[in-house]
Amino acid sequence: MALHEYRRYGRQMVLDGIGLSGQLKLKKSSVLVVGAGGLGCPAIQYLAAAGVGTLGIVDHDVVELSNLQRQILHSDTTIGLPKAESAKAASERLQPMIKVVSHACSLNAANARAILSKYDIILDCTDNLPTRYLLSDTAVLVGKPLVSGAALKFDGQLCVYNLGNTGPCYRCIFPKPPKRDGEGTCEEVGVLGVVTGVIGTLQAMEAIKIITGLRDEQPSLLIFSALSSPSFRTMKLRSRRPDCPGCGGDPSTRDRFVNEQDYVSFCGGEAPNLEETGKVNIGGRIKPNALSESLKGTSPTVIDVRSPTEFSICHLPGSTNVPLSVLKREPTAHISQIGDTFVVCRLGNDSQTAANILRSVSSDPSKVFDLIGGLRAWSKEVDPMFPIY
Ligand SMILES: Nc1ncnc2c1ncn2[C@@H]1O[C@H](COP(=O)(O)OP(=O)(O)OP(=O)(O)O)[C@@H](O)[C@H]1O
Repeated sequence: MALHEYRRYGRQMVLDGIGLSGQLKLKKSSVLVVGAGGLGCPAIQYLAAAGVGTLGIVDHDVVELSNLQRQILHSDTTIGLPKAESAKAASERLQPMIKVVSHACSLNAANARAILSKYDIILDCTDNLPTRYLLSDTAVLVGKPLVSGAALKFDGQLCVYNLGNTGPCYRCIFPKPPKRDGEGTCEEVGVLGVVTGVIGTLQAMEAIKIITGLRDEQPSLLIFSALSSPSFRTMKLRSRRPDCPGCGGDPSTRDRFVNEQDYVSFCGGEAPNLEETGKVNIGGRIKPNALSESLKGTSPTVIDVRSPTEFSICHLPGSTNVPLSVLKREPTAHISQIGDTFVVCRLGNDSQTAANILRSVSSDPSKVFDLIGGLRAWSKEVDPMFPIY
Protein backbone atom coordinates (compact mmCIF):
# COMPACT_ATOMS: atom_id res chain seq x y z
CA MET A 1 0.00 0.00 0.00
CA ALA A 2 1.22 3.51 -0.77
CA LEU A 3 1.83 6.15 1.92
CA HIS A 4 -1.26 8.15 0.95
CA GLU A 5 -3.38 5.01 1.51
CA TYR A 6 -2.07 4.68 5.07
CA ARG A 7 -3.07 8.33 5.59
CA ARG A 8 -6.48 7.92 3.96
CA TYR A 9 -7.46 4.75 5.83
CA GLY A 10 -5.49 5.31 9.08
CA ARG A 11 -8.57 5.85 11.30
CA GLN A 12 -10.05 2.46 10.40
CA MET A 13 -6.72 0.61 10.12
CA VAL A 14 -6.00 1.24 13.82
CA LEU A 15 -9.13 -0.70 14.76
CA ASP A 16 -8.64 -4.16 16.23
CA GLY A 17 -9.82 -6.65 13.66
CA ILE A 18 -8.98 -4.45 10.67
CA GLY A 19 -5.32 -3.39 10.70
CA LEU A 20 -3.13 -3.59 7.60
CA SER A 21 -4.34 -7.07 6.69
CA GLY A 22 -7.99 -6.01 6.86
CA GLN A 23 -7.33 -2.96 4.71
CA LEU A 24 -5.57 -5.13 2.14
CA LYS A 25 -8.53 -7.51 2.13
CA LEU A 26 -10.82 -4.55 1.42
CA LYS A 27 -8.54 -3.39 -1.39
CA LYS A 28 -8.56 -6.83 -3.01
CA SER A 29 -12.30 -7.33 -2.62
CA SER A 30 -15.13 -6.70 -5.05
CA VAL A 31 -18.72 -5.88 -4.16
CA LEU A 32 -21.72 -5.73 -6.49
CA VAL A 33 -24.46 -3.28 -5.50
CA VAL A 34 -27.73 -4.04 -7.28
CA GLY A 35 -29.90 -0.91 -7.24
CA ALA A 36 -28.40 2.58 -7.04
CA GLY A 37 -31.45 4.01 -5.28
CA GLY A 38 -32.25 4.83 -1.66
CA LEU A 39 -30.35 1.85 -0.21
CA GLY A 40 -27.67 1.54 -2.87
CA CYS A 41 -26.43 5.16 -2.70
CA PRO A 42 -25.33 5.17 0.96
CA ALA A 43 -23.99 1.62 0.63
CA ILE A 44 -21.87 2.54 -2.42
CA GLN A 45 -20.67 5.71 -0.72
CA TYR A 46 -19.34 3.96 2.39
CA LEU A 47 -17.89 0.99 0.49
CA ALA A 48 -16.01 3.36 -1.83
CA ALA A 49 -14.76 5.50 1.05
CA ALA A 50 -13.64 2.42 3.00
CA GLY A 51 -11.42 1.34 0.10
CA VAL A 52 -13.25 -1.66 -1.39
CA GLY A 53 -11.09 -2.23 -4.49
CA THR A 54 -13.80 -2.94 -7.07
CA LEU A 55 -17.40 -1.81 -6.95
CA GLY A 56 -20.01 -2.93 -9.47
CA ILE A 57 -23.25 -0.94 -9.76
CA VAL A 58 -26.34 -2.35 -11.48
CA ASP A 59 -29.38 -0.18 -12.19
CA HIS A 60 -31.75 0.03 -15.13
CA ASP A 61 -33.32 3.36 -14.27
CA VAL A 62 -32.51 7.03 -14.81
CA VAL A 63 -32.29 9.72 -12.12
CA GLU A 64 -35.52 11.62 -11.43
CA LEU A 65 -36.16 14.67 -9.25
CA SER A 66 -38.25 12.59 -6.84
CA ASN A 67 -35.18 10.38 -6.17
CA LEU A 68 -33.02 13.14 -4.72
CA GLN A 69 -34.68 13.17 -1.27
CA ARG A 70 -32.87 9.91 -0.46
CA GLN A 71 -30.68 8.78 -3.35
CA ILE A 72 -27.78 10.88 -2.18
CA LEU A 73 -25.21 10.09 -4.87
CA HIS A 74 -27.42 11.67 -7.53
CA SER A 75 -28.05 15.38 -7.94
CA ASP A 76 -29.98 17.95 -9.96
CA THR A 77 -27.24 17.90 -12.57
CA THR A 78 -27.56 14.13 -13.13
CA ILE A 79 -31.35 14.07 -13.60
CA GLY A 80 -32.05 12.05 -16.75
CA LEU A 81 -28.74 10.14 -16.62
CA PRO A 82 -28.62 6.39 -15.95
CA LYS A 83 -28.39 5.88 -12.18
CA ALA A 84 -25.52 3.39 -12.62
CA GLU A 85 -23.48 6.07 -14.41
CA SER A 86 -24.44 8.85 -12.01
CA ALA A 87 -23.48 6.69 -8.98
CA LYS A 88 -20.23 5.60 -10.64
CA ALA A 89 -19.21 9.23 -11.28
CA ALA A 90 -20.09 10.25 -7.70
CA SER A 91 -18.17 7.37 -6.11
CA GLU A 92 -15.14 8.06 -8.30
CA ARG A 93 -15.18 11.67 -7.10
CA LEU A 94 -15.27 10.39 -3.53
CA GLN A 95 -12.51 7.81 -4.01
CA PRO A 96 -10.62 8.09 -7.32
CA MET A 97 -8.33 5.12 -6.60
CA ILE A 98 -10.91 2.35 -6.71
CA LYS A 99 -12.35 0.65 -9.78
CA VAL A 100 -16.05 1.27 -10.36
CA VAL A 101 -17.93 -0.69 -13.03
CA SER A 102 -21.39 0.42 -14.07
CA HIS A 103 -23.92 -2.09 -15.39
CA ALA A 104 -26.70 0.15 -16.70
CA CYS A 105 -29.07 -2.73 -17.42
CA SER A 106 -31.91 -4.69 -15.93
CA LEU A 107 -30.74 -7.64 -13.87
CA ASN A 108 -32.69 -10.67 -15.12
CA ALA A 109 -32.43 -14.46 -15.24
CA ALA A 110 -30.46 -14.27 -18.49
CA ASN A 111 -27.62 -12.05 -17.22
CA ALA A 112 -27.64 -12.48 -13.42
CA ARG A 113 -25.24 -15.39 -13.24
CA ALA A 114 -22.61 -13.76 -15.48
CA ILE A 115 -22.74 -10.46 -13.57
CA LEU A 116 -22.86 -11.85 -10.00
CA SER A 117 -20.05 -14.35 -10.56
CA LYS A 118 -17.54 -11.50 -11.09
CA TYR A 119 -17.90 -10.21 -7.50
CA ASP A 120 -17.18 -11.50 -3.98
CA ILE A 121 -20.25 -10.11 -2.22
CA ILE A 122 -23.67 -9.06 -3.52
CA LEU A 123 -25.81 -6.28 -2.03
CA ASP A 124 -29.53 -6.38 -2.77
CA CYS A 125 -30.57 -2.72 -2.75
CA THR A 126 -33.58 -3.20 -5.03
CA ASP A 127 -37.23 -2.58 -4.38
CA ASN A 128 -39.12 -5.52 -5.88
CA LEU A 129 -39.74 -9.15 -5.04
CA PRO A 130 -38.95 -10.76 -8.41
CA THR A 131 -35.43 -9.29 -8.26
CA ARG A 132 -35.04 -10.35 -4.61
CA TYR A 133 -35.79 -14.00 -5.48
CA LEU A 134 -33.60 -13.86 -8.59
CA LEU A 135 -30.71 -12.41 -6.58
CA SER A 136 -31.08 -14.98 -3.82
CA ASP A 137 -31.24 -17.96 -6.20
CA THR A 138 -28.30 -16.68 -8.25
CA ALA A 139 -26.18 -15.84 -5.18
CA VAL A 140 -26.58 -19.48 -4.08
CA LEU A 141 -25.76 -20.66 -7.60
CA VAL A 142 -22.50 -18.71 -7.74
CA GLY A 143 -21.70 -19.27 -4.04
CA LYS A 144 -21.70 -15.63 -2.86
CA PRO A 145 -23.10 -14.02 0.30
CA LEU A 146 -26.10 -11.75 -0.30
CA VAL A 147 -26.58 -8.71 1.95
CA SER A 148 -30.22 -7.82 1.56
CA GLY A 149 -31.85 -4.54 2.62
CA ALA A 150 -35.40 -3.21 2.45
CA ALA A 151 -37.04 0.05 3.52
CA LEU A 152 -40.59 1.40 3.46
CA LYS A 153 -42.14 4.37 5.25
CA PHE A 154 -40.33 4.59 8.65
CA ASP A 155 -39.18 0.95 8.75
CA GLY A 156 -36.39 -1.17 7.38
CA GLN A 157 -34.93 -4.69 7.39
CA LEU A 158 -31.48 -6.14 6.93
CA CYS A 159 -30.34 -9.72 6.51
CA VAL A 160 -27.33 -11.64 5.18
CA TYR A 161 -28.31 -14.70 3.14
CA ASN A 162 -26.22 -17.66 1.98
CA LEU A 163 -23.43 -16.71 4.39
CA GLY A 164 -20.53 -19.12 4.09
CA ASN A 165 -22.61 -21.09 1.57
CA THR A 166 -24.36 -22.70 4.51
CA GLY A 167 -26.66 -19.96 5.77
CA PRO A 168 -30.33 -19.80 4.74
CA CYS A 169 -31.32 -18.11 1.50
CA TYR A 170 -34.18 -15.64 0.98
CA ARG A 171 -36.38 -18.53 -0.24
CA CYS A 172 -35.76 -20.51 3.00
CA ILE A 173 -37.19 -17.61 5.01
CA PHE A 174 -39.87 -16.61 2.47
CA PRO A 175 -40.82 -19.75 0.50
CA LYS A 176 -43.72 -17.68 -0.85
CA PRO A 177 -43.61 -13.95 -1.62
CA PRO A 178 -44.29 -12.12 1.67
CA LYS A 179 -47.72 -10.50 1.85
CA ARG A 180 -47.67 -6.76 1.98
CA ASP A 181 -50.74 -6.39 4.22
CA GLY A 182 -52.11 -3.57 2.11
CA GLU A 183 -48.73 -1.80 1.97
CA GLY A 184 -47.51 -0.60 -1.37
CA THR A 185 -44.12 0.37 -2.75
CA CYS A 186 -42.02 3.38 -1.72
CA GLU A 187 -43.53 5.15 -4.71
CA GLU A 188 -47.04 4.45 -3.43
CA VAL A 189 -46.70 4.86 0.35
CA GLY A 190 -43.47 6.82 0.76
CA VAL A 191 -40.20 6.32 2.62
CA LEU A 192 -38.11 8.60 4.80
CA GLY A 193 -34.67 9.18 3.27
CA VAL A 194 -32.92 8.66 6.60
CA VAL A 195 -34.43 5.16 6.86
CA THR A 196 -32.90 4.07 3.55
CA GLY A 197 -29.70 5.78 4.73
CA VAL A 198 -29.65 3.69 7.94
CA ILE A 199 -30.29 0.37 6.17
CA GLY A 200 -28.00 1.07 3.19
CA THR A 201 -25.20 2.07 5.57
CA LEU A 202 -25.72 -1.14 7.58
CA GLN A 203 -25.53 -3.14 4.33
CA ALA A 204 -22.10 -1.58 3.70
CA MET A 205 -21.16 -2.44 7.30
CA GLU A 206 -22.13 -6.11 6.84
CA ALA A 207 -20.10 -6.30 3.62
CA ILE A 208 -17.05 -4.83 5.38
CA LYS A 209 -17.49 -7.32 8.26
CA ILE A 210 -17.66 -10.26 5.83
CA ILE A 211 -14.58 -9.08 3.90
CA THR A 212 -12.47 -8.47 6.99
CA GLY A 213 -13.70 -11.56 8.82
CA LEU A 214 -15.33 -9.57 11.63
CA ARG A 215 -18.72 -11.20 11.13
CA ASP A 216 -19.91 -14.23 13.04
CA GLU A 217 -21.77 -16.89 11.10
CA GLN A 218 -25.00 -16.70 13.12
CA PRO A 219 -27.76 -15.65 10.71
CA SER A 220 -30.18 -13.05 12.03
CA LEU A 221 -32.73 -10.59 10.68
CA LEU A 222 -32.45 -6.99 11.84
CA ILE A 223 -35.64 -4.96 12.00
CA PHE A 224 -35.49 -1.18 12.24
CA SER A 225 -38.54 0.90 13.17
CA ALA A 226 -37.69 4.59 13.40
CA LEU A 227 -40.84 5.38 15.39
CA SER A 228 -40.51 2.57 17.97
CA SER A 229 -38.39 2.28 21.05
CA PRO A 230 -36.04 0.48 20.89
CA SER A 231 -35.67 1.18 17.18
CA PHE A 232 -33.57 -1.92 16.46
CA ARG A 233 -34.56 -5.56 17.06
CA THR A 234 -32.94 -8.76 15.84
CA MET A 235 -34.50 -12.15 15.22
CA LYS A 236 -32.51 -15.35 15.04
CA LEU A 237 -33.04 -16.96 11.66
CA ARG A 238 -33.90 -20.60 11.08
CA SER A 239 -31.30 -22.67 9.28
CA ARG A 240 -31.53 -23.77 5.65
CA ARG A 241 -34.60 -25.74 4.62
CA PRO A 242 -33.46 -29.09 3.24
CA ASP A 243 -36.34 -28.94 0.73
CA CYS A 244 -35.68 -25.35 -0.36
CA PRO A 245 -35.63 -25.23 -4.18
CA GLY A 246 -33.17 -22.31 -4.04
CA CYS A 247 -30.42 -23.79 -1.84
CA GLY A 248 -31.50 -27.30 -0.82
CA GLY A 249 -31.29 -30.56 -2.69
CA ASP A 250 -28.97 -31.38 -5.55
CA PRO A 251 -26.78 -28.39 -6.57
CA SER A 252 -26.78 -29.59 -10.19
CA THR A 253 -30.53 -28.91 -10.49
CA ARG A 254 -30.32 -25.31 -9.23
CA ASP A 255 -29.13 -23.86 -12.52
CA ARG A 256 -32.16 -25.30 -14.28
CA PHE A 257 -34.41 -24.07 -11.48
CA VAL A 258 -33.24 -20.45 -11.99
CA ASN A 259 -33.55 -20.69 -15.76
CA GLU A 260 -37.06 -22.09 -15.58
CA GLN A 261 -38.40 -19.67 -12.97
CA ASP A 262 -40.86 -16.98 -14.03
CA TYR A 263 -39.96 -14.59 -11.22
CA VAL A 264 -42.55 -11.98 -12.07
CA SER A 265 -45.55 -14.31 -12.08
CA PHE A 266 -44.23 -16.19 -9.01
CA CYS A 267 -44.43 -12.85 -7.19
CA GLY A 268 -47.93 -12.08 -8.39
CA GLY A 269 -47.09 -10.17 -11.58
CA GLU A 270 -47.81 -6.53 -12.26
CA ALA A 271 -50.73 -4.72 -10.64
CA PRO A 272 -53.61 -5.81 -12.85
CA ASN A 273 -55.61 -3.39 -14.89
CA LEU A 274 -59.03 -4.27 -13.54
CA GLU A 275 -60.73 -3.09 -16.71
CA GLU A 276 -58.72 -5.51 -18.83
CA THR A 277 -59.32 -8.42 -16.49
CA GLY A 278 -63.05 -7.89 -16.89
CA LYS A 279 -63.60 -7.14 -13.21
CA VAL A 280 -64.90 -3.71 -14.11
CA ASN A 281 -68.11 -4.54 -15.90
CA ILE A 282 -69.84 -1.22 -15.89
CA GLY A 283 -68.79 2.37 -15.43
CA GLY A 284 -65.75 4.02 -16.80
CA ARG A 285 -62.19 4.97 -16.55
CA ILE A 286 -61.38 8.52 -17.46
CA LYS A 287 -58.27 10.18 -18.80
CA PRO A 288 -56.94 13.40 -17.24
CA ASN A 289 -57.98 15.68 -20.11
CA ALA A 290 -61.50 14.25 -20.14
CA LEU A 291 -61.76 14.71 -16.38
CA SER A 292 -60.63 18.31 -16.78
CA GLU A 293 -63.46 18.89 -19.27
CA SER A 294 -65.99 17.16 -17.01
CA LEU A 295 -65.05 19.40 -14.09
CA LYS A 296 -65.75 22.60 -16.06
CA GLY A 297 -69.04 24.27 -15.25
CA THR A 298 -70.41 21.44 -13.15
CA SER A 299 -69.71 20.41 -9.61
CA PRO A 300 -69.52 16.63 -9.62
CA THR A 301 -68.42 14.57 -6.65
CA VAL A 302 -64.64 14.11 -6.70
CA ILE A 303 -63.33 11.63 -4.15
CA ASP A 304 -59.61 11.52 -3.42
CA VAL A 305 -58.74 8.17 -1.80
CA ARG A 306 -55.17 9.02 -0.76
CA SER A 307 -54.16 9.44 2.89
CA PRO A 308 -54.99 12.71 4.71
CA THR A 309 -51.25 13.55 4.72
CA GLU A 310 -51.01 13.24 0.94
CA PHE A 311 -54.29 15.14 0.50
CA SER A 312 -52.99 18.01 2.64
CA ILE A 313 -49.97 18.39 0.33
CA CYS A 314 -52.11 18.93 -2.78
CA HIS A 315 -55.55 18.08 -4.11
CA LEU A 316 -57.98 18.96 -6.86
CA PRO A 317 -60.25 21.94 -6.03
CA GLY A 318 -63.58 20.74 -4.66
CA SER A 319 -62.38 17.19 -4.02
CA THR A 320 -63.20 15.37 -0.80
CA ASN A 321 -60.69 13.20 1.00
CA VAL A 322 -61.99 9.71 1.76
CA PRO A 323 -59.01 7.39 2.34
CA LEU A 324 -59.47 3.99 0.72
CA SER A 325 -59.64 2.24 4.12
CA VAL A 326 -62.55 4.51 5.19
CA LEU A 327 -64.33 4.12 1.87
CA LYS A 328 -64.08 0.33 2.15
CA ARG A 329 -65.79 0.46 5.57
CA GLU A 330 -68.69 2.72 4.55
CA PRO A 331 -68.98 3.05 0.77
CA THR A 332 -72.62 4.16 0.67
CA ALA A 333 -71.82 7.33 2.63
CA HIS A 334 -69.64 8.63 -0.18
CA ILE A 335 -71.45 7.93 -3.43
CA SER A 336 -73.45 10.53 -5.34
CA GLN A 337 -76.72 8.86 -6.32
CA ILE A 338 -77.57 11.72 -8.68
CA GLY A 339 -74.57 13.01 -10.65
CA ASP A 340 -71.19 11.63 -11.68
CA THR A 341 -68.61 10.48 -9.13
CA PHE A 342 -64.93 10.73 -10.02
CA VAL A 343 -62.37 8.85 -7.93
CA VAL A 344 -58.72 9.86 -7.90
CA CYS A 345 -55.54 8.70 -6.22
CA ARG A 346 -51.84 9.21 -6.86
CA LEU A 347 -51.03 6.60 -9.49
CA GLY A 348 -54.43 5.23 -10.52
CA ASN A 349 -54.41 1.86 -8.70
CA ASP A 350 -56.30 2.58 -5.46
CA SER A 351 -58.87 4.65 -7.34
CA GLN A 352 -59.69 1.59 -9.52
CA THR A 353 -60.35 -0.45 -6.39
CA ALA A 354 -62.40 2.36 -4.82
CA ALA A 355 -64.43 2.95 -8.00
CA ASN A 356 -65.32 -0.73 -8.16
CA ILE A 357 -66.56 -0.64 -4.56
CA LEU A 358 -68.64 2.46 -5.29
CA ARG A 359 -70.09 0.90 -8.46
CA SER A 360 -71.25 -2.04 -6.39
CA VAL A 361 -73.36 0.25 -4.17
CA SER A 362 -74.44 2.80 -6.79
CA SER A 363 -77.92 2.95 -8.32
CA ASP A 364 -76.20 3.87 -11.63
CA PRO A 365 -72.71 2.33 -11.75
CA SER A 366 -72.05 3.88 -15.17
CA LYS A 367 -71.70 7.24 -13.42
CA VAL A 368 -68.64 6.20 -11.41
CA PHE A 369 -65.25 6.98 -13.01
CA ASP A 370 -61.68 6.49 -11.91
CA LEU A 371 -58.81 8.64 -13.13
CA ILE A 372 -56.36 6.68 -15.31
CA GLY A 373 -52.79 7.25 -14.15
CA GLY A 374 -54.00 9.18 -11.10
CA LEU A 375 -52.96 12.68 -10.11
CA ARG A 376 -49.44 11.97 -11.40
CA ALA A 377 -50.94 11.76 -14.92
CA TRP A 378 -53.06 14.86 -14.19
CA SER A 379 -49.90 16.85 -13.44
CA LYS A 380 -48.28 15.64 -16.67
CA GLU A 381 -51.23 16.14 -18.98
CA VAL A 382 -53.42 18.88 -17.52
CA ASP A 383 -51.66 20.99 -14.91
CA PRO A 384 -47.84 20.92 -14.85
CA MET A 385 -47.94 23.16 -11.74
CA PHE A 386 -49.89 20.56 -9.74
CA PRO A 387 -47.36 19.65 -7.03
CA ILE A 388 -47.71 15.86 -7.03
CA TYR A 389 -44.46 14.08 -6.28
N1 LIG B 1 -33.96 -5.96 -11.77
C1 LIG B 1 -33.36 -4.78 -11.61
N2 LIG B 1 -32.29 -4.45 -12.38
C2 LIG B 1 -31.68 -3.25 -12.23
N3 LIG B 1 -32.04 -2.33 -11.32
C3 LIG B 1 -33.10 -2.61 -10.53
C4 LIG B 1 -33.81 -3.83 -10.63
N4 LIG B 1 -34.82 -3.83 -9.73
C5 LIG B 1 -34.74 -2.63 -9.10
N5 LIG B 1 -33.72 -1.90 -9.56
C6 LIG B 1 -33.30 -0.55 -9.10
O1 LIG B 1 -33.26 -0.57 -7.68
C7 LIG B 1 -33.44 0.76 -7.22
C8 LIG B 1 -34.34 0.73 -6.00
O2 LIG B 1 -34.24 1.95 -5.35
P1 LIG B 1 -35.45 2.88 -4.94
O3 LIG B 1 -36.66 2.09 -4.63
O4 LIG B 1 -34.94 3.81 -3.88
O5 LIG B 1 -35.62 3.73 -6.28
P2 LIG B 1 -36.81 4.10 -7.25
O6 LIG B 1 -37.37 2.85 -7.86
O7 LIG B 1 -36.28 5.14 -8.15
O8 LIG B 1 -37.84 4.78 -6.29
P3 LIG B 1 -39.33 5.29 -6.57
O9 LIG B 1 -40.14 4.15 -6.06
O10 LIG B 1 -39.47 6.52 -5.78
O11 LIG B 1 -39.47 5.51 -8.05
C9 LIG B 1 -34.01 1.58 -8.35
O12 LIG B 1 -33.07 2.54 -8.77
C10 LIG B 1 -34.29 0.54 -9.45
O13 LIG B 1 -34.08 1.04 -10.76
